[in-house]
Amino acid sequence: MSIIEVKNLRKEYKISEKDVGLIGAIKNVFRPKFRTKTAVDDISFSIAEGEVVGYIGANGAGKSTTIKMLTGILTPTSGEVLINGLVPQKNRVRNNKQIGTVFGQRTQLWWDLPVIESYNLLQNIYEIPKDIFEENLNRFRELLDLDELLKTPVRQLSLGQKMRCEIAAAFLHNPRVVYLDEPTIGLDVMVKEKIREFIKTVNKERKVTVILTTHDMQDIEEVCSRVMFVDYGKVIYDGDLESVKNVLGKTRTVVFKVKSKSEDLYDVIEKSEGLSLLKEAEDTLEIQFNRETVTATQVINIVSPYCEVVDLSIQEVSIETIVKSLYK
Ligand SMILES: Nc1ncnc2c1ncn2[C@@H]1O[C@H](COP(=O)(O)OP(=O)(O)OP(=O)(O)O)[C@@H](O)[C@H]1O
Repeated sequence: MSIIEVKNLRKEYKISEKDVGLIGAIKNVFRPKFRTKTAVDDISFSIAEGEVVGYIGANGAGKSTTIKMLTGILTPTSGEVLINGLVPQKNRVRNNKQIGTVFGQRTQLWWDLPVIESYNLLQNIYEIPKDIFEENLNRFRELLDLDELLKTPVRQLSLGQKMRCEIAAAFLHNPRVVYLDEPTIGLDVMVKEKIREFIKTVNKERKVTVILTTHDMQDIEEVCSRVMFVDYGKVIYDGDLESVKNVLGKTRTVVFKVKSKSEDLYDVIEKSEGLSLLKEAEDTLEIQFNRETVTATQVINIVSPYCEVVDLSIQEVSIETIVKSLYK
């Protein structure tokens, strides 16, 4: 059964364009100019109960705008959204009780209060029965290692500690759907792993539907059963991870910090099978390689005779690369 239904969803922003200078300022007052930006462009999809969907795209692709319309924060320009049978914008109170949200940069906890007091307030706001509240709190304390944090005021928590508390808060009232907008941004590997495990466990135990936006490919690989790629406000891929994994698994990038480069370098890269120059600046080179054809060590051996390497790192494939490959 589908819990989220989205039909022909569209959001246009009206952006004011200002002229500069004194005359410009006067013109702006008497004849304001606007242009329209289509952030979400006729998107339709449905999501079944219990799915964990990665909603992926480059910066500015329209992810947050979509999520904000699904939660009811933003009103669509046109189109329909139904969350468990409710139109979020028309049934705000009822809808808020059936959803949970984490927006990476914002907090739903009270800044000056100890975490546990925020949770107690949420219990009252969401009218969570005592037994369910206690059961959830105990389970989340265990899964997210919250014991040490509950008595600490939110403002004294580190980013990773705060995010663990935020995630728990979003699931406390047993929501049917949870929206997680960049929940792992800026966190270290250990905390990311804890959050991924939490999402997987809670999804399995409670059949809660999760929509996750992230730039972290490992979040997607480890947590999502389905991925939707958006680009310029349109869904360009909606399906399982397999065809995306094809690109994910095959491609890596070696980023070289260099002091100098020889002109012959470009010729060498072009002639080497499985290598391509992804980006270049004065002191960096990003070489993408196909792991089925060459190894990272071979790439380093091919490139280093032609430049003075100061430092290097190996990176996972970027969202932009996957989007390009999906278009192909
Ligand atoms: N309030 C706004 N007014 C005008 N334009 C906006 C507004 N919010 C977003 N936009 C524009 O709409 C487009 C989509 O933005 P959105 O924030 O949904 O993208 P995103 O995929 O979430 O990006 P990111 O990964 O950087 O958060 C962008 O071009 C952005 O500049």
